[in-house]
Amino acid sequence: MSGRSRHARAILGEELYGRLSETKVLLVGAGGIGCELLKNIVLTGFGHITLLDLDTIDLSNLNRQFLFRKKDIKQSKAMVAAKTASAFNPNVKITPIHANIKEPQFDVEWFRGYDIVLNALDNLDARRHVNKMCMAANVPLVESGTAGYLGQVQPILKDRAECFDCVPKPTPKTFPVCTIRSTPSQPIHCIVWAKSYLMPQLFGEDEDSGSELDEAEKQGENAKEIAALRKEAQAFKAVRAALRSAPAEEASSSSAAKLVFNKVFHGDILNLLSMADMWRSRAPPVPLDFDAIRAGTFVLNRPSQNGNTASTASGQANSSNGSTSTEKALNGNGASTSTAATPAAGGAGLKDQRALSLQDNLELFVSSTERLAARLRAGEDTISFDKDDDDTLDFVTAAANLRSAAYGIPGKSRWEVKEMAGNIIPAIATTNAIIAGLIVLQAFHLLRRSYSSLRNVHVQFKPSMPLSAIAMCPPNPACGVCRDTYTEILCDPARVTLKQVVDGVLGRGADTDMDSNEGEGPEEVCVYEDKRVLSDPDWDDNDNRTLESLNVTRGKFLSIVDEDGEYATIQVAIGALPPDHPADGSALILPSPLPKPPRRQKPRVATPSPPPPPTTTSKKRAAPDDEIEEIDAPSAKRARKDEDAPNVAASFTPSKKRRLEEDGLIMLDTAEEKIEEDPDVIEID
Ligand SMILES: Nc1ncnc2c1ncn2[C@@H]1O[C@H](COP(=O)(O)OP(=O)(O)OP(=O)(O)O)[C@@H](O)[C@H]1O
Ligand SMILES: [Zn+2]
Repeated sequence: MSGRSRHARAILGEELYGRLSETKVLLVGAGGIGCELLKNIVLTGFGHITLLDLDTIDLSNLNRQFLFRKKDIKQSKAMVAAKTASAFNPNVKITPIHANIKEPQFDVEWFRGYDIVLNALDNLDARRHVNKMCMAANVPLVESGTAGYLGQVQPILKDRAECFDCVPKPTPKTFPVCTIRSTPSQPIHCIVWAKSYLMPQLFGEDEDSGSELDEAEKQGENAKEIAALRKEAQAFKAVRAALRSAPAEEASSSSAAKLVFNKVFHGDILNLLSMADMWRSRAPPVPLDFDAIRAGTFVLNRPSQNGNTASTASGQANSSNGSTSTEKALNGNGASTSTAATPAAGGAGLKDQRALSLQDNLELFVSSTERLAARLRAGEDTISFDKDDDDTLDFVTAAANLRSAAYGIPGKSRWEVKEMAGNIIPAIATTNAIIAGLIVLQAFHLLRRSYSSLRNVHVQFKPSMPLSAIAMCPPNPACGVCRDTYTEILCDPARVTLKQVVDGVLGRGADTDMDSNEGEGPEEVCVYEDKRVLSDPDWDDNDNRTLESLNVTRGKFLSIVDEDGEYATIQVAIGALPPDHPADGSALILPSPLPKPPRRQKPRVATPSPPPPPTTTSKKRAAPDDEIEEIDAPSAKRARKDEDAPNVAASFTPSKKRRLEEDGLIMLDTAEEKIEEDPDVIEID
């Protein structure tokens, strides 16, 4: 017996160990958990591993994604991880794929080619997608996530246990537009403003809001407000142009940055101040003065809401005249953030953790704006925030802190801004390693079909019980994903119409000699693609359009929903015709047998459940743009109700477990604050 496999054989038994070399496993994600997991499955003896990740290696990955080295930065994670881990076991075949799991070629048939899928992802959208594909392909899945010291593993098997979507997920935290645009009161409001409003306005795509405003005016909307918005849009046009034009020889290097500064920290604030009503019950902001801050003579005179002037020294940060929140606020991140015109003395600690004075922030604003402008001039079309892109992080840090100063809000260090803007809870390598081990254990239960051994496992912050294992709950009868009936058609979307597919799948076509569903199943149906309505009993405009013209293509699903709610929804996966299909052959191959959706069960009745263990989830990185891709909706009439189970949240008690939170919009002041505020929400790696 080879020394390499002796332990694995002894622990797993000959039968399971023997099967591992033939088992086809798909590992999605080669990040923090993915690297640990790949190492585990390679060393355990899995023989055929497909490793898929869309990303390239970043410097910030190296502290925990140990399959990567500095020389690998900017290379594909999947490729490098596969190469490194292949060397751990000569008997393994790792197929790396550098792609997004949502791409059309990864359709249901492709998923069906795997015996098990292991998720090591970091966003809800991709997790949901893989969950649905595994439901459609009936492939077991192990889902996972970590958040600092917390983590969890959830084995998922259709019809036997809850799927990822059986438990409703909390809606991401968002902020009212006015809070961000006009009345911030916390550092995070200013960070969101800098990252999600100012950066796109200056460095994002040029959205011509002119025609939109013309239209709004025609529709008779508030003329005064439209005039103000038009003025603001014009002013942004001017600063955008300045950032993109070559700097004049004699102009100072800061001229474009100064233009931006004067617009957003002076002109816009004066505009806001002119709306006196807004400041009756809150302290108004103070316009900032570029030259005075630079010269060290700026005095932040911040009137309180009752009209008194509370003057804050321009000199030392710690002068405690006890007047307003301003000074305290500006010092609020510990001790030494300063309103001082001179650079902050509070330089203890690492460079990034240093508190920044008003003058520091101004200089950082100028230099980062110039660096970003130079990138635009060098050919970059648009630049958006990326926590690992120093220029954008500097810009967001400086712009957020300048805005905070104007509003009397505490400033934040570059380090803190990175954490807050990037939605980061620090990843702990050890948690990832524990979770990766637990994933393999649950995968063994699934492969052995010892379903009674499956457990939802949580790594929790409880010294007396660091691990908790919870028996699997049955699927939620109201789940809009796993309770649907899945089927698949093979077709040429350019040649087959919506009606042909729907009639065919429902067994209504006269030309089908398949077993007919006539007499049973839904009578009147609505048809959706995701949340787009494509037809309903009173609206058949799209019936004779091709699937392609409706953007319903390979890898997507058509949902056929019973108008009366009596039968389960049919999910029709769209697959490609076989390669050897004759060119003049039928454009549609229907499933055989045709799907027979069962009558719906009553939703689970809410019963009191024990309090959930303190688990936490959320996100660390914004979802890639393609994940929020807007499809050019073909005359969508109305949005699909939430997974056609509108009362899921109300009718069903979430079991004790993970709540994975939506990516992107969760904005926390600090990791501690979040956990205190909502012990039920965690950050997921
Ligand atoms: N739709 C997707 N398709 C393929 N891979 C994905 C998809 N969404 C996320 N991933 C990958 O999942 C992995 C998650 O790993 P991890 O949570 O460690 O994130 P990271 O991006 O490596 O680290 P950090 O977020 O801390 O910078 C990442 O490598 C990411 O590229
Ligand atoms: Zn479900």
